[in-house]
Amino acid sequence: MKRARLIYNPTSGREEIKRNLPDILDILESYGIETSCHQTKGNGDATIAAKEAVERGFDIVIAAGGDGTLYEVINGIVGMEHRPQMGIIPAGTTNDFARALRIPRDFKNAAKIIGTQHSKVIDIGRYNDKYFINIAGGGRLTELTYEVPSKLKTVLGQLAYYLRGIEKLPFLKPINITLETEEKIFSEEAMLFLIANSNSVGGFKKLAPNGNFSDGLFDVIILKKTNLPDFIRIAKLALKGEHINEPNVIYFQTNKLKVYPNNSDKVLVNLDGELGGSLPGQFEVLKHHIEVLVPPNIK
Ligand SMILES: Nc1ncnc2c1ncn2[C@@H]1O[C@H](COP(=O)(O)OP(=O)(O)OP(=O)(O)O)[C@@H](O)[C@H]1O
Repeated sequence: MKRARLIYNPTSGREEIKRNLPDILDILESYGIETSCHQTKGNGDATIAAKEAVERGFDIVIAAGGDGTLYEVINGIVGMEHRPQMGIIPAGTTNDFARALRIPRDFKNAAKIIGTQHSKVIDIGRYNDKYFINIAGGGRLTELTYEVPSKLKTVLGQLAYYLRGIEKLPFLKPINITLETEEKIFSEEAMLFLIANSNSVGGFKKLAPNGNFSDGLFDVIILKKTNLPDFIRIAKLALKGEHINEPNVIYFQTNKLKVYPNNSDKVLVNLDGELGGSLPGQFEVLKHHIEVLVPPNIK
């Protein structure tokens, strides 16, 4: 039998994970996976729990929650010498990463996928001393994710982010930054920059059209300073993946880059929807770093 540690956030999404736990544990057991659980108590707890699970020699660590929980679990596993397999049960509001890996939202089907033991080795992004799995970014719009109260998120789901975004759009100021790789330098007044490890971000399924978790590369997108009508037009194009040829959009791939502000303004860095520090800093891909349990049709 394999041993798994299931770390779940009782407050994720619509707060449905807890009452589904007995079914999830039954399914895992039927595949020969003996599972114990840890309920997270608050911010950062999933990182501590994941680290403990690694030290206690579990074969699989399962993150049950949203992207925030996944982010915390990843930060507990990455950097450890022996890294267990990782399972995901999507229970959050957006679940970008789970969606990109086609892990179903249905808890029971997600548990079956863990049981099936088909895995994919994926890249992890590092920003200074922190790690992310899906996306990093900066710019005033990305800072809104810290402001949506959890109550509003529970009731309205993803719509809560959009509502807050639309409300703030007319007041968004650009940031003045430099992004530097070994080959190129971009110094721009930008609305935002995004550094993606996958292609599906915040409901934008084709935001990084060439995004791939295992290619050892980030997809970098910079949206230059724009006026409000252009901003809305480009956001609409981005929903269809048609934004990268826009003159106001810079798009390239790299495995390493430095990003720093050109003035004294503080620019916060968002890692998988969580606050991950501020600029300046260095982003780097850790190629093929974690083995994630995914549906059999994912290569
Ligand atoms: N017991 C708890 N009470 C309150 N907050 C918690 C608790 N356990 C974890 N958290 C915090 O809840 C935050 C959000 O969790 P998570 O991302 O799983 O759900 P979500 O916000 O609904 O989903 P998504 O990130 O996909 O939109 C995390 O930052 C985590 O630290």
